[in-house]
Amino acid sequence: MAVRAAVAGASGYAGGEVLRLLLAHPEVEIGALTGNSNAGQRLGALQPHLLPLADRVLDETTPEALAGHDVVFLALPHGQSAAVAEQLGPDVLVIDMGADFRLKNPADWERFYGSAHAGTWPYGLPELPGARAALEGSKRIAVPGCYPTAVSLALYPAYAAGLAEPEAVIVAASGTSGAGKAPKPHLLGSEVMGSMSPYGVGGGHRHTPEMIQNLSGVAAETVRVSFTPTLAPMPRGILATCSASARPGVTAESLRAAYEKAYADEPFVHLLPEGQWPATASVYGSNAVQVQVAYDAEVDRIIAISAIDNLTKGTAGGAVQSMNIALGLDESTGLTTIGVAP
Ligand SMILES: NC(=O)C1=CN([C@@H]2O[C@H](COP(=O)(O)OP(=O)(O)OC[C@H]3O[C@@H](n4cnc5c(N)ncnc54)[C@H](OP(=O)(O)O)[C@@H]3O)[C@@H](O)[C@H]2O)C=CC1
Ligand SMILES: CC(=O)N[C@@H](CCC(=O)OP(=O)(O)O)C(=O)O
Repeated sequence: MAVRAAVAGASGYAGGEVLRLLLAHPEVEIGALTGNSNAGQRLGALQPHLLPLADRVLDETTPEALAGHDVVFLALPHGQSAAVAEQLGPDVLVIDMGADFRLKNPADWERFYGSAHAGTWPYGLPELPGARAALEGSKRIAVPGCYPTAVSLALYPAYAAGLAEPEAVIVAASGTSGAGKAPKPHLLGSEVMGSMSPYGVGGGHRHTPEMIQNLSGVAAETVRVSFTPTLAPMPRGILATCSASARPGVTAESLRAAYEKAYADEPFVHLLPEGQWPATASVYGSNAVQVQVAYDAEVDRIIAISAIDNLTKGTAGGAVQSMNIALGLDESTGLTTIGVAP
């Protein structure tokens, strides 16, 4: 029997991307689609690339509209998911693509999001040690932020193998869809085109505690993180350039071996051949992650770089991958590692 899935926030970027993937998922039947200011609109007017759903009309995001589904995806702004989720029964698989249930430490949530912490759900980054076991059979999943996905997959093997000192420096470039669909002055075409610019500099970005949580979770101690995001003139993609001092005795060979071991059996993470570097264009529209690592002997540092599509592996693809695990389906069902080029 088909898995019946509803999407709340179907008019937004994350909601649109999860619908694109669910349309190609052989086990899923798409149920209710809800919006907020766009309730009552045809989906075809908002997401014209989702042709098979063009004539579906968005409902208001209410418990009644979302009732009667096996899975409900919440693609809502931060802070909006908890109130909706608590009205959905314990037997429904609720997958939150927002931040509400990602962090374990309430103080981190309060500091970076400025409201009361709603709780912590199993974390939808299956590649992290122990994550798959927590997702199997779960009825609640917190999908990671897009930057933490890219950064954690670039750096976790180095920390899990005890090769990196506990202070990581990260500079990551994101496409503009990471900021959502709602109009914002700094995202005007004339501001973004032909320019790259940093934001959230100096430890202010809300994804920093999520990165610390993930890296410290595999390391022998708390990892400190300096994170600088930048906005790149492209619609999709994240390129995360991460570095940390190498522990004494680390060599290029031992580093490579740690990454080969971590990613040998991962269906979506591709450790590139030596000398080849990740590129956002290679993972456009796919759930693949490209990773490369190098040892810079001049400064005794580990340099790890990853590329993802922020909307696919960084949000909706990670959500579908985690749904598959929770439901006992093959993890790769409905997902592709095939990109679009040029
Ligand atoms: N974009 C990305 O790369 C990523 C996004 N995410 C997360 O996904 C979630 C959605 O982001 P994104 O799609 O980019 O944002 P968008 O702004 O593109 O979409 C937001 C969606 O939420 C709906 N909405 C807005 N306000 C409310 C409300 N008060 N109650 C219910 N629904 C509301 C909007 O409906 P309407 O249009 O009808 O008003 C729209 O469908 C966020 O939590 C974000 O953090 C996670 C990882 C990456
Ligand atoms: C380019 C851009 O603005 N990106 C967003 C991150 C998007 C994302 O994945 O994060 P959440 O799921 O936590 O919203 C930002 O920096 O706020």
